[in-house]
Amino acid sequence: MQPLPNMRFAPDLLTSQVALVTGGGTGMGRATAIEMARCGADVVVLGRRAEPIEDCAKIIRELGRKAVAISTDIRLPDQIDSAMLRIKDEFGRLDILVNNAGGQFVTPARELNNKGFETVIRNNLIGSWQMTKAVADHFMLEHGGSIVFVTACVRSGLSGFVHTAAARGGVLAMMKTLAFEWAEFGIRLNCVAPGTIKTEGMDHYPIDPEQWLKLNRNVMGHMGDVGDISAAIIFLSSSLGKFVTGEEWYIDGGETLHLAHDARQMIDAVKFSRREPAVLKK
Ligand SMILES: CCCCCCCCCCC/C=C/C(=O)SCCNC(=O)CCNC(=O)[C@H](O)C(C)(C)COP(=O)(O)OP(=O)(O)OC[C@H]1O[C@@H](n2cnc3c(N)ncnc32)[C@H](O)[C@@H]1OP(=O)(O)O
Ligand SMILES: NC(=O)C1=CN([C@@H]2O[C@H](COP(=O)(O)OP(=O)(O)OC[C@H]3O[C@@H](n4cnc5c(N)ncnc54)[C@H](OP(=O)(O)O)[C@@H]3O)[C@@H](O)[C@H]2O)C=CC1
Repeated sequence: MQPLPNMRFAPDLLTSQVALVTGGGTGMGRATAIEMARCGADVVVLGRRAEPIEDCAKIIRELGRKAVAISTDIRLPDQIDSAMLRIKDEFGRLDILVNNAGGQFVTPARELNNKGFETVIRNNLIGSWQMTKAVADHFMLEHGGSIVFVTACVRSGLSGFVHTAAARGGVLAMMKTLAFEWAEFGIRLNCVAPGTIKTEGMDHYPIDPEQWLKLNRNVMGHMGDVGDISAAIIFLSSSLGKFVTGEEWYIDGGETLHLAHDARQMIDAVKFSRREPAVLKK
């Protein structure tokens, strides 16, 4: 489990709000669920495995907030419907949805079969759509709310992850479309795209830190932590972000600054050529 960051927001920022965090038992979802509770929200923690979501809900209850853990697969509409009914019973409303659940596997596109592609689209695009539509139908079209999608930095593709690049690009287009259509219902929608963040989910990827430093051109030279992402999600979900909708935020330590070009060698070359005459005079 990642250590939780220090409290950064006012303790009443989310008072009287009910939040649902998918994939809330681990990693960024867990950090967001707990931080939201520290800001006064009651929280629904959703995921497939019972143990991590129950653990997270227990921590939230110890903070004095109400929390329920609901074991649900976001790919299965019947399970989502049952989750909505349970939330209606327990809380009567839902103000915030964080579509954080997701995952994929690394593979070259040439070795990926159709079933593998579809698996990742279902988990990351269709699952997020199903959650979003259910929450809108059951709650937010009536009283408004905020929806944040946790995606990935795919604006220039993501080699080794063609399936998730397609899924997350689809989520972005879906989010922007809904931000337009649902503004009149008081629903704001935004995306947060993490760079490489230290979570237990990253254990699925065999990355040794030296190799990561070499291949990932994040200009800060280290991975992000779960608090970097939960802070952005909470800003967008709360009244602090009340004028922000249809946006995508890259929280990536500058990883994608290099997409234009990497000028570091050019700068070094300029410095070198300026120094050169002095060196030659010697
Ligand atoms: C070295 C430095 C480089 C830096 C790069 C760093 C990494 C960049 C990170 C990119 C950004 C994203 C990061 C994260 O998301 S981190 C954490 C998120 N958590 C995960 O990703 C979880 C890991 N993945 C999974 O749990 C599962 O893979 C998944 C949920 C995606 C699918 O599970 P599911 O149970 O639904 O599916 P199945 O296992 O039944 O498989 C169905 C079919 O899918 C294909 N498949 C599945 N796994 C693989 C695999 N490992 N390789 C190839 N194909 C796979 C396959 O077709 C399966 O069908 P069959 O079983 O019949 O073959
Ligand atoms: N860590 C990183 O560097 C990056 C992560 N991301 C994305 O951020 C999000 C959070 O990742 P992170 O915290 O790192 O990883 P985790 O693996 O810790 O979190 C993913 C969570 O999603 C849940 N989940 C997965 N599939 C489903 C499903 N079908 N239904 C319900 N819950 C599901 C998992 O729980 P369970 O298995 O119990 O269902 C798990 O709690 C993911 O979407 C990830 O792909 C994007 C870019 C970079």
